[in-house]
Amino acid sequence: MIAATIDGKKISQDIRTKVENRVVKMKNNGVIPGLAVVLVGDNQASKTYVAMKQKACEKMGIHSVLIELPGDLTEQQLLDQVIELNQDDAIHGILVQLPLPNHIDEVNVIESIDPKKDVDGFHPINAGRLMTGGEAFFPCTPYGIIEMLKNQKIELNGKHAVVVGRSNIVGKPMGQLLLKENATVTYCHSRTKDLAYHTKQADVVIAAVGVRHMITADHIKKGAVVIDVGMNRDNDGKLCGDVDYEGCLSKASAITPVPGGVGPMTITMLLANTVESAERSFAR
Ligand SMILES: Nc1nc(=O)c2c([nH]1)NC[C@@H]1CN(c3ccc(C(=O)N[C@@H](CCC(=O)O)C(=O)O)cc3)C=[N+]21
Repeated sequence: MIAATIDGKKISQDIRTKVENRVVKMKNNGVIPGLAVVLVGDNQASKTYVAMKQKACEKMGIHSVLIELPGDLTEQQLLDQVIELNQDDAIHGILVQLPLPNHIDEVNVIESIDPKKDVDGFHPINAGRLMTGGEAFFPCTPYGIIEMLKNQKIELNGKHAVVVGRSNIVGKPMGQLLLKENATVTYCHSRTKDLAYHTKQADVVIAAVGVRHMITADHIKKGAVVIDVGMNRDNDGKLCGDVDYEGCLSKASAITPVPGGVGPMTITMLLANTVESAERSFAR
């Protein structure tokens, strides 16, 4: 069997078309959805990602504002900037690009964002409501993966999903979203003993570790669905995931590539969350 490659770009495009229709509706109601991206310092990778987000916003008529701040600003200066955006009625979504410089406490910054504008879904109110229910934003990467699996009609109900990685941004919320879809969820991480023993039981493997080729064909069972969240660079600077894509291709039933898999979905869900936020503010 040769695995189906899940085309994240194509699925993103389908979803973006629907989101764009909602932008048009909003505009007819006199509201332009607005996203503010705060970029601190001059990390080149961050700059590239932020540029991609801005371009995606512009393409679908979302108002996007880039706030570039020097890497040596104080935490209080950053908090003041966020508070200003919290109060700005033209801004429905606030994204503070991570990572932040070491002298700034990320938790403090995330907690300063109005949960209603936290389109990253990183604020503890949103993280909590992912578990308990209530009006929330879900983190874009895991949310995008769920939408991708639904688009491909990949059943999660009663399936065993193994999440490799436990970050607040991907691994942890991924498990919660899979649980909401009635999957049986196992978390693995850097201290897990015999990773392959666990991943081989999985109907769906989500690799979110940040280590190139961590997941090989020997880690998966025949017919597994393999989702690669990795964004690593090989020795030639080429983008590659956490999964040995070529090796897994003849064993998996479906697999996401890097690039062109999960990455585009992340940006799509950021757009969707921003429009959702604008719709909610209009309804209030
Ligand atoms: N507050 C915050 N929110 C984020 O969502 C956030 C962040 N900080 N910090 C950095 C990470 C990284 N991230 C990516 C999103 C899309 C692609 C993406 O679209 N990648 C393309 C390829 C891009 C390329 O060619 O370099 C793909 O996989 O096809 C990558 C990375 C969002 N992040």
